[in-house]
Amino acid sequence: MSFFKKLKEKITNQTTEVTDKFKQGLEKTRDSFVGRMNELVYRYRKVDEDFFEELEELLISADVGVTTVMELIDELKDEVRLRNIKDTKEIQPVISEKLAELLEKEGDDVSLNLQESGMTVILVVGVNGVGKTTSIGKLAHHLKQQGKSVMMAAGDTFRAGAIEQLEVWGERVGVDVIKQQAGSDPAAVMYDALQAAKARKIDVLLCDTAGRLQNKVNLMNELEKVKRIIEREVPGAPHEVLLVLDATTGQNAMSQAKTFGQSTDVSGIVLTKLDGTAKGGIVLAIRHELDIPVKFIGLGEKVDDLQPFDAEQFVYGLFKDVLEAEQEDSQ
Ligand SMILES: Nc1nc2c(ncn2[C@@H]2O[C@H](COP(=O)(O)OP(=O)(O)OP(=O)(O)O)[C@@H](O)[C@H]2O)c(=O)[nH]1
Repeated sequence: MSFFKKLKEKITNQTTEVTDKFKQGLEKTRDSFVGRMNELVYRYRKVDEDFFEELEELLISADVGVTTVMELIDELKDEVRLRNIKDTKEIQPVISEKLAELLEKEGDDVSLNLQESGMTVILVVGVNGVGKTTSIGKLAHHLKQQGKSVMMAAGDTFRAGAIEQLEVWGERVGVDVIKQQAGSDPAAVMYDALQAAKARKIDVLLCDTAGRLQNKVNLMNELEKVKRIIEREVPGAPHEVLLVLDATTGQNAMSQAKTFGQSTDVSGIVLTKLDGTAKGGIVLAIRHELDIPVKFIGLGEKVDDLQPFDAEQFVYGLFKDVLEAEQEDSQ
């Protein structure tokens, strides 16, 4: 049974607050992208080359990514031939189903690599302004809610105010922050934090890092140095290297992922500000074009607006109107 059919069966009893979070957080993308797709379907009536051309433009404008769009359009054309679809209304659920299948990468493990025994060290990287500090604070809150003891390391000693900003989050979520003064060597901060976390038998140490230095080479070298200290002090760590990307920066986020991915073997992506963009299609591009799973998405500025990525919740948040209409038709 297709992912889409399974999803339709599941949404009937999904009324959790998480579902509402995804629905509210994805409102801009739903209204724009899905709304424009519905308009296209009703304006064209017949499925022809012009329809596919406009659908292609619409998907690209939603930041789905050219490579992904080309593959998707080809698959849709095959499906139209296979099912002998003539009317655009018939193709609408097929489009949603294809997008859903893109999101649900078989075997994709989006859970955090938390250690059963001993400390888990999570390094958080990303350029400034993407929501890194905020995401670390939210992640600390999320882990505490799971009963984990958490500590944060103020590894961004470069940007003025970064240390204080992390301390504000530490107070907000009730988590200690290990820091030194601005301008200190981040490797020294990490060393202190690792010793303190080990001494207090902390479950998870979240390490903030600089989002900008004088240039990219220095930044990547500093991240490598920080990683070496972590690996030396906690064998097998860091257990996660989370790259924070800002969904509102669209394809720019893809190039950041490629840059960081080349030099810091990123294990997962935190995609922030999805509530602030109508171009939520970037999730499809990231999942389809990069080999890095999206592990969390930011759906707002509040402390519980960081949600573990869930393809079903995401699709439901995007296509709930189409799904519910389908649900009614089939009753
Ligand atoms: N709407 C919305 N705003 C967010 C989200 N995540 C972060 N922000 C906001 O984005 C702005 C930047 O967040 P920061 O955490 O300061 O960004 P940063 O990456 O830490 O920046 P540096 O500290 O300079 O590295 C803040 O105003 C956050 O409240 C989100 O998911 N949705």
